[in-house]
Amino acid sequence: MDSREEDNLPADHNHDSNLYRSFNASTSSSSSSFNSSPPDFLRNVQAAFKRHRMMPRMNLNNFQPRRLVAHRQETSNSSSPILDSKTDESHHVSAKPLAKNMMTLTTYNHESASVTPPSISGTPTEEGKFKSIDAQRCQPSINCDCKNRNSFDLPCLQCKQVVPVDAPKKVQFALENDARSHMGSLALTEMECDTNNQLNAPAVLNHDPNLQNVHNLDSDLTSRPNDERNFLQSDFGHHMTSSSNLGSTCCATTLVNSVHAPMVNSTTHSCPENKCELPRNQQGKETGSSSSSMLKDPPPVSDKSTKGDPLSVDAIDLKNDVKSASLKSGKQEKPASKKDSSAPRKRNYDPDLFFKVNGKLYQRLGKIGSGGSSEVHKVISQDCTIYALKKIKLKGRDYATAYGFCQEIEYLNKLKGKDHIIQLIDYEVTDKALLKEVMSGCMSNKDGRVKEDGCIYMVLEYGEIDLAHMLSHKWRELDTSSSTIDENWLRFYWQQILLAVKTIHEERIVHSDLKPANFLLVRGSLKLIDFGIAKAILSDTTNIQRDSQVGTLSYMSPEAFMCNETDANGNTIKCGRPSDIWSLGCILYQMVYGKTPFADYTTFWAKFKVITDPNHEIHYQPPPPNPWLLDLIKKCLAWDRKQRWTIPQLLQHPFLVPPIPVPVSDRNLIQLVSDSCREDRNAMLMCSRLQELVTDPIGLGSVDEKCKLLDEMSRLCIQLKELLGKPESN
Ligand SMILES: Nc1ncnc2c1ncn2[C@@H]1O[C@H](COP(=O)(O)OP(=O)(O)OP(=O)(O)O)[C@@H](O)[C@H]1O
Repeated sequence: MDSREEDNLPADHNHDSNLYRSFNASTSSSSSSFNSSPPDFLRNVQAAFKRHRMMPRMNLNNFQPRRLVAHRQETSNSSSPILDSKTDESHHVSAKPLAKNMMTLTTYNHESASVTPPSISGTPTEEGKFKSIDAQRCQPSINCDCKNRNSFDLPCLQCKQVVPVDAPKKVQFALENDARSHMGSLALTEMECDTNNQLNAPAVLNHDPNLQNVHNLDSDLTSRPNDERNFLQSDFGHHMTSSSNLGSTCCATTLVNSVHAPMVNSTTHSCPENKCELPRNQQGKETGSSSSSMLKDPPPVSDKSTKGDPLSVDAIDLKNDVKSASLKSGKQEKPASKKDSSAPRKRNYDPDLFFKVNGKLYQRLGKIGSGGSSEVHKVISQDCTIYALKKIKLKGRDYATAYGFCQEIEYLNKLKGKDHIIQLIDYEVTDKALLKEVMSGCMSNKDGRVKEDGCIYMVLEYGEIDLAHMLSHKWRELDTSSSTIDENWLRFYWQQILLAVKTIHEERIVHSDLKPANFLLVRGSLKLIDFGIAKAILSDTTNIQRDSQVGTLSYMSPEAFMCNETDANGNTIKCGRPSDIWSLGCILYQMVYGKTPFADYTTFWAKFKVITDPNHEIHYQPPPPNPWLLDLIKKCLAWDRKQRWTIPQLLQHPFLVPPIPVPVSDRNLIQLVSDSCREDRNAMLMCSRLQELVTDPIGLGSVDEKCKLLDEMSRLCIQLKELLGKPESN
């Protein structure tokens, strides 16, 4: 914007530093004579007043938002740590845009508000407009400069700031040739080090669904890298504050704006004459490969009307994008010539800042993690919802492999609407030829290679924390307090885990990679992720077909290790639902003991040896105080897969559904005697006979018969008395 307008800013001494930041920033992108140092700035302000530049008359009824251009970094709390994109990988993604981008602000001067909770104190209309933002993030102020603050996801327990976490690491390895032959078809496996050994950071958990928004916010704010905080603080903090101060007119214009970001600008859209010449809807034009029809049950595409919905994807205003960009470079905006319009379409967004999936833009907030083949980013959509965006790069892969990756989409589509499964919001396969192959349902071109920039994008529900981190936190707590595991905590999450796996097993899907890191906490519930190696059970079998062994070593079942080999009876060893149950047993063991059952066997071969040995005895030391818990783990970790319990059985196990104890007063003498001699089979038989005689005496016609029964009862009573008295006499 023209920097002269800046002169109109009210000279509020309380905001000197903010003013300075704004001016300083604005001068960097304009030809203003303002100098960058505070004394110079003050001199300039004084000079401006001397030149009798009047403050513009503010017509609040017809308030036109003005833009200040400020370095995004500078708009955040000045005490925030300076971003170092070189040293921190997770900052890297957004650091670049930060360095080169400016953001537009449509308020006088509210930098200070960017570090305080945005106040939504406006009219009901405003509140309505900001409902989604409000629900997502009523942000608390970040004032702490905890030295621990880093790029990672978990807040420091003391100050709730972010502290570094070593995410669960995976070691992916391929066996050497000789090892391969040794192992049959064992191909690529992944070993996950025990997370309890690796995780240092505590997590603040809030399982109260009522507080979930606050929790989201907490985790969102504290877990995001600095650049992301800057983005949100500057964008949302400012905008929401400004909107609450300036009224609904401004409210609509003060959303996620950055110079390189396509802007959501309702000023354009509210143009009564509808003179806006630039395209409203860019959806699908960029890649042109909407995959909505790719698989059954395509993801819903938002059908928001442009009118009156400044947040809608349709409301992207490229004009502002271009305009801001030209302002940044100090050049005058030129009208697009005919020649320009015939030029090949260029990307209308900054790929360093945004992902585009089916025409919808998602701004990167930071990298969450990466798997063997993918990277997952935390993103924010244009309706201000936080999602996880999984990007699988298909570059150089053959079609058969790429097809396999597409299957994850297929499973997630199948599991849409299921409570305990992470929800797929949208997806896109950019390689049209691959898409065509997938759509046709058969791989005619198995050897075909995916296009250079071929990618799969999946927009997923965002999970705040995974079970691995939760466990690590729990165990850290236990270690310091010397208390034992809380059984109710265990029951709650164990039941959720079972419900998630029940869902997929009912859909005839075997996950094959169940581990704590694949259960994410979403609004207080655990949800299952990562169907990368999941397999559907074909209709006429109970097992899945696999060419190679897959899974995460510490959680792999014996049959997963020996898949396709033959057992002692000459039968081919296959994997099915029981294989997942074994993995669940390992998870439960880890929940109880803080480590996986085979954690002490550190090398691959040691693990392989013990897990595939039917005579190997798993240690349960010390046995849990509740014998039902021990029984439950054993029911999952039975070496023979036929002995393992199924999910419906596990859901009814006495650990989860404890038998309701009958009050002593309601029980008769015989029952009490029977309770106290459970171990003695004879005693139990005598008790049940006695019970029979008392409750259902048969053939009591004559006195003789009555005497006979009484005799029998007395004999049984004497014998029982002797049995009961035995231990005492010993
Ligand atoms: N919906 C989500 N919300 C938050 N984080 C997620 C989400 N999906 C995945 N992640 C995180 O991203 C990382 C990698 O995800 P995912 O496991 O899906 O990828 P992958 O390539 O299949 O990984 P791997 O091969 O290691 O299992 C993990 O740290 C996971 O916790």
